[in-house]
Amino acid sequence: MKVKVVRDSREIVTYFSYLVSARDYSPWPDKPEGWRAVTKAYSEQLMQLGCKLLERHTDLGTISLLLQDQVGGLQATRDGDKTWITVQPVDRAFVVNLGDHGHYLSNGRFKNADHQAAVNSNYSRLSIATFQNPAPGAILYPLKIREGENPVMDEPITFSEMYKRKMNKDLELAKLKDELEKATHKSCEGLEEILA
Ligand SMILES: O=C(O)CCC(=O)C(=O)O
Ligand SMILES: [Fe+2]
Repeated sequence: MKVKVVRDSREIVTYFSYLVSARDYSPWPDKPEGWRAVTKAYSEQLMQLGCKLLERHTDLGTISLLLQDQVGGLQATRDGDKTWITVQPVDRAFVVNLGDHGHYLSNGRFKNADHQAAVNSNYSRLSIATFQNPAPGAILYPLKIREGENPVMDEPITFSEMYKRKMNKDLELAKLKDELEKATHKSCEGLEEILA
């Protein structure tokens, strides 16, 4: 057997970053040029992404099963963010969330759970989520609704179509929220303190 000897030398840079507010740039090298600025911009973007991931949302599928540890942090709202109910952790119990597909399946009768996860600065938290989603081509038929109820569909649609509608609605809401935040200069303030 022929063995070819190849050189395998690598240089690895491991880079741990502090929170932007706690960062001291003075010992940082000047090279590569632009590194500080790029890192700063990257950190800011990452912080925004962190804010987005913690934001309130509904899950897409039929149901979601959540197993959160005793630290807790799961919250739900029924009034579009005005008040929040803390979902207390129950040992060995799953939290069952109705998702958007469940909402559509019932033609709007059952509400999809509007929820978020709040972090706690003292403890790490673990929550295991499993999502049940139908196949993209699965068809949803509009159920008959009672008088006074608002239907969410009046003709059969596929799950993909439902997904598109949900995404468009979420995007519209996100845009409105962004505009509102810009107008009131409110942002994801406070998150740095929570993460510190
Ligand atoms: O962290 C949690 O308990 C909730 C997670 C969640 O809502 C999700 O992954 O969709
Ligand atoms: Fe969720």
